[in-house]
Amino acid sequence: MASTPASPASAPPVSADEESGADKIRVVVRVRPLSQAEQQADASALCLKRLSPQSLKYGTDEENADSGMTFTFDQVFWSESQQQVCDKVGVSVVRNAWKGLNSSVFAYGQTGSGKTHTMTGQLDDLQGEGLIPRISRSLFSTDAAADEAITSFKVVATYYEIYNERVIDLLGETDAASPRAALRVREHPTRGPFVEGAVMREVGGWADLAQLLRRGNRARTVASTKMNAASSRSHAILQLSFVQTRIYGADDGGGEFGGGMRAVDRESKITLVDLAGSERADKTGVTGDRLVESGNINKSLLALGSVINALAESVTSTSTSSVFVPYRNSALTWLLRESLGGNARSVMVATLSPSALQREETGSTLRYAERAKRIKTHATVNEDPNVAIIRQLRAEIEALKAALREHMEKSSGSGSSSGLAGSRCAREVTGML
Ligand SMILES: Nc1ncnc2c1ncn2[C@@H]1O[C@H](COP(=O)(O)OP(=O)(O)OP(=O)(O)O)[C@@H](O)[C@H]1O
Repeated sequence: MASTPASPASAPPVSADEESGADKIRVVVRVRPLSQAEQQADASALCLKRLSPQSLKYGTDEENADSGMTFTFDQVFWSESQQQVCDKVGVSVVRNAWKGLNSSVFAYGQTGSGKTHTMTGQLDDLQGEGLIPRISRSLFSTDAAADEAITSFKVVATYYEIYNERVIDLLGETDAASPRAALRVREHPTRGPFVEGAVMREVGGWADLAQLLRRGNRARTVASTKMNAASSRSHAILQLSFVQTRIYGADDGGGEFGGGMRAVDRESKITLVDLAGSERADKTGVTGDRLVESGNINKSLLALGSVINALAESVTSTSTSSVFVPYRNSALTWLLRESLGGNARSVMVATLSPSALQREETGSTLRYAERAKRIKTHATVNEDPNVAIIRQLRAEIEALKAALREHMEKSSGSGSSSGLAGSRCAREVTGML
């Protein structure tokens, strides 16, 4: 069932033709407060210092955070609230969705650095809500009525995890007796990689989606390690397919479609990713199954790193032969192909601990994020191409009409007979248009 636009939040943008084009991945970093364990170990020893809202210093010296390297990003969050992070990261995702552009946000960082806090946060506490709840609420409460071309929209959710390189549906029915079956990743000729057989649920509002997320999160593989009492052992990918039906044309038989109205779907995908954290087994103290998970987490993050390196290299490469991007080396990179280097506008949130105890891991996340800054994507409005052409022609007609009107006004102002003839002619032409 399609949702009718709900109470207003902000008006959706109307024109989207000019929105397609090349974009760099936006990279922001979020530094969490020291954990209790880090404070107990040594409250004063930090490896990071914020220099400005866009830059920070990573101290290579054990004692001195003022020495070391400066990193610059689109945004450095230090003590900002969930709301402030959403204002800078989530609002553009909703705006892009209305424009028919795909968007992705993915959180990357070592275990315990704040990825789940940033992406999901607390589902039962308004202030503590992370990006997923805030983006979803905003999507449903945008004042679509402000754009009279939009008649309805619907949201369809899929939610799955990649655990030990297997893709598991988090919305599928679970049966305690049998393990959850792994799904296959397939390639759609126009839409790109997708998870075959994943449950797709249409949601009518945030309450519906929250219920699905709670269920999915209960099914997600989480375990306690020395580094994080509730450590995500899998990569979780929530995908919201947002379809707006727009009406073009006029009901008086005129309009840009040469008679009658036409309903057109504009679809955008919002991909929200909470990656599992990179970790060192000696620090997390994991053994047995957890150690196998740890190996797989690190392997897929390594594959992600290789993709990021290749994409960054392809931007700066002067060679005529194109750089090979190893998307297919892991399920994670294959599924994130569009978000990483394809049809999407993407934001990477690199989460960091400021503690000197995590110096090495924090440095490695910063280097990862630094490379990601170079990646380019190409977002295009996902709409029937004929509609785009018609809209372009319509804009040209509007420009011609305006030029004729201006000419008519000038001619009638001058009072000349040729001007009157000209304005009569212009009126006729305008009528024809
Ligand atoms: N910005 C923050 N402000 C306050 N607390 C935070 C912040 N970021 C993280 N935390 C707290 O730190 C702990 C670890 O965070 P979280 O579980 O989000 O880490 P993670 O990166 O998802 O870890 P893992 O990879 O092991 O799943 C949690 O108790 C969380 O509430």
